[in-house]
Amino acid sequence: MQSLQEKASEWSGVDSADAFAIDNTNLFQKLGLQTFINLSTNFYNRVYDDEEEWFRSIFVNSKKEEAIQNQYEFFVQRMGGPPLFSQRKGHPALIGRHRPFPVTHQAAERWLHHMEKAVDSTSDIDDDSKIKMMNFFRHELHQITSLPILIKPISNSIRVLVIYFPSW
Ligand code: HEM
Repeated sequence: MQSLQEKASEWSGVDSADAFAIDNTNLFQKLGLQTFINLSTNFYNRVYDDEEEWFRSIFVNSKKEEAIQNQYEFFVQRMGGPPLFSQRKGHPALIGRHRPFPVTHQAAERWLHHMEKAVDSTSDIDDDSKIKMMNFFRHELHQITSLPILIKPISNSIRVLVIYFPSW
């Protein structure tokens, strides 16, 4: 049986070697804290101003400043910097933390679209770092979004069993 990581590689089109190329260079040391803050600020400015109401509404219960901090602290820690996110919030456990949200493939495309624009508009992110980051995001995204797809058929089958065999 395929691991979640292998599935993410298959669906995202990013193989694990490219997705984890972020581990071959210390992007935190290369780019610095302020670049990560700027990246997440650019990203969430776009998200909160998105003309697509369905996407904007996914973030309606989160304060923009907190969302920015949550995100850049995770990126910093994942890309070679101090474990800012875990010190404040514990294990990233991104799949579990995204469970309340509709992380559909459509949402994933929109997320990626804003992130690509945010990376492009953040000065100091060179082309090589951009490629590494985008591969990581794309792969991570499919890991987050693939779980409901794996679970849904199982939960649907259980529902069918319960409907047809209520006393079971
Ligand atoms: C379908 C795509 C995605 C959607 C719709 C989505 C949505 C959300 C929402 C609504 C939040 C809560 C905002 C907050 O209060 O911090 C969140 C948090 C977060 N997301 Fe995503 N996300 C997506 C993909 C990703 C990806 C690809 C990553 C990492 C590469 C990521 C990393 C995070 C992190 C680190 C947090 C903060 C979690 C916390 O502090 O509890 N997200 N996301």
